[in-house]
Amino acid sequence: MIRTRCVQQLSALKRGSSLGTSMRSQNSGQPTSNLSARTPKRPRKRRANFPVEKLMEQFLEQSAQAEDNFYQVEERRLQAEDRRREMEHARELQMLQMLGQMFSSVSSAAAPSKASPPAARAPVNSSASSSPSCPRGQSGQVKHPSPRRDCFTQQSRLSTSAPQALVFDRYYSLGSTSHRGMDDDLLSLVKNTIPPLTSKKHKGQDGRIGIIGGCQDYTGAPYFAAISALKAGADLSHVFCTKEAAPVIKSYSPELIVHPVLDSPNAVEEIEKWLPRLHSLVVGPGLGREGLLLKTVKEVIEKSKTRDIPIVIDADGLWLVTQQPSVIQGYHKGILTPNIMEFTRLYQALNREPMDSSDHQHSLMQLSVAMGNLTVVLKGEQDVITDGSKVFTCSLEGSGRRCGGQGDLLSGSMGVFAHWAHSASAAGVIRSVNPSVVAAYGACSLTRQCNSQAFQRHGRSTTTSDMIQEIGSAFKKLFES
Ligand SMILES: NC(=O)C1=CN([C@@H]2O[C@H](COP(=O)(O)OP(=O)(O)OC[C@H]3O[C@@H](n4cnc5c(N)ncnc54)[C@H](O)[C@@H]3O)[C@@H](O)[C@H]2O)[C@@H](O)CC1
Ligand SMILES: Nc1ncnc2c1ncn2[C@@H]1O[C@H](COP(=O)(O)OP(=O)(O)OP(=O)(O)O)[C@@H](O)[C@H]1O
Repeated sequence: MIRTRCVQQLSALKRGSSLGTSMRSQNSGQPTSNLSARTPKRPRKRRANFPVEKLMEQFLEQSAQAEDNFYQVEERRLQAEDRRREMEHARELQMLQMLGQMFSSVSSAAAPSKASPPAARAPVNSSASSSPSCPRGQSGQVKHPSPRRDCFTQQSRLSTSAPQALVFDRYYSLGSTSHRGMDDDLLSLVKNTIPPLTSKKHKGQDGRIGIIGGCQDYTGAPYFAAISALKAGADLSHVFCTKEAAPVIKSYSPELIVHPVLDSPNAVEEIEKWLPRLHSLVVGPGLGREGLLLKTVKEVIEKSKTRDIPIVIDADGLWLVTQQPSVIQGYHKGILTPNIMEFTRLYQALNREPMDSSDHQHSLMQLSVAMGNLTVVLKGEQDVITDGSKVFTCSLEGSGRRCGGQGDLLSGSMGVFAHWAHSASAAGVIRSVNPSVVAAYGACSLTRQCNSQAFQRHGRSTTTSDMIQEIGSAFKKLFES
């Protein structure tokens, strides 16, 4: 702005100097002696040394410098403001946990004759086996250094050392017989990770999600994933797609931020620029299998891992993993979401033997362990989730309707849940279960609930767009009632 103002001043000055010239020429009818008597002549030499243009140039340079300084100071101020707000948010979260604990202890003291709650914190697994192949942390995660030290991590250190910072035990009843025991436990954990809606937050704090996918053939899939992330509660949703796919995806929704960079010669740098601003990535919806795109995506995954960003890999992203498992192997914030076809390919690539199709849960555990205890979700009649040590199933009733794009709703919303779950875990809100598993369970429940609700309205003609329309009310029913 300053620069624009300077340019305006410069042209005004220039106009002024030419105006002076024209005035002089208008006055040229006056006797020359008269004119020179009123305006003392400057020595010619001095004028040649300091032409107006040179002075202006200096002036502009100084202004540009001042402008740069101003922006640097402003940026530092905004960063400090961001940090302050995030600290405030983390403090609020901790207060809420403490309040919750106080309420639960008051209510259990007030009603001793009621059916007793589970003796200890009920284990939320349906079956368990330890994984010898992988060093594990307290919450069952592979340990990785975290280069990012945000306020949540600081909060986590506080919480873990404070005696009162216990897991927030809440039990919710959905009033349905199909949700008991394990489902209730996991649902309550999912609820605990959902950030409260408060007026104190600024845009972006509840999630900035990046979707990597979208090419000439597939524009629907990245759109479904990105809009689902927004509707599940992310503040901002970015799509990184090819140049050709971008206008199409933009035209579906003005709410998405679309970057036509995936097939540009410097695609990795273009995407990398955005990584510091993203909370999680969903890789694969509508990506296609073109070699150059997959190479770019591989590099972006590598860069994201060094930033400790949760990464959900779906669809053609899984094709990449099948070719090069090491790209995500052992990354504790990675989640794979294969359908049965994708799962079979992955299993065979990793285990080099045919899969035992009579025992999917066992095969899934084997795959997860082979992938370094990565969280894997096998989608189907039941969604089966494992991190190689425990197996969970989500069998919330959906419907008999299968339409293309349901998996994109799942992966897009999982991107948001993954950000929330890992933030909550860092803040000490969830401890007993791997946050990736909690995120996976949240997204599976939401997808199935959307499918059920959309089917009640539209029956056989249900499409993914109809399911997306249901995200708001399904979310409320599952997690906010
Ligand atoms: N509107 C869109 O743009 C959509 C694009 N999609 C994208 O399409 C690309 C390819 O995905 P595909 O799933 O077709 O590729 P796959 O190679 O995984 O699937 C190939 C074949 O497997 C079949 N199949 C899928 N699920 C199965 C199951 N559970 N049991 C038996 N057979 C099964 C499919 O019908 C298909 O014929 C991905 O990038 C994906 O994201 C899909 O997400 C659907 C919607
Ligand atoms: N047989 C089923 N019964 C009930 N729900 C199912 C069934 N199959 C899939 N789903 C639901 O749909 C979700 C997506 O699974 P799906 O198999 O459609 O994925 P996908 O093939 O990858 O999808 P996409 O069409 O987006 O590529 C699952 O997580 C589950 O919630």
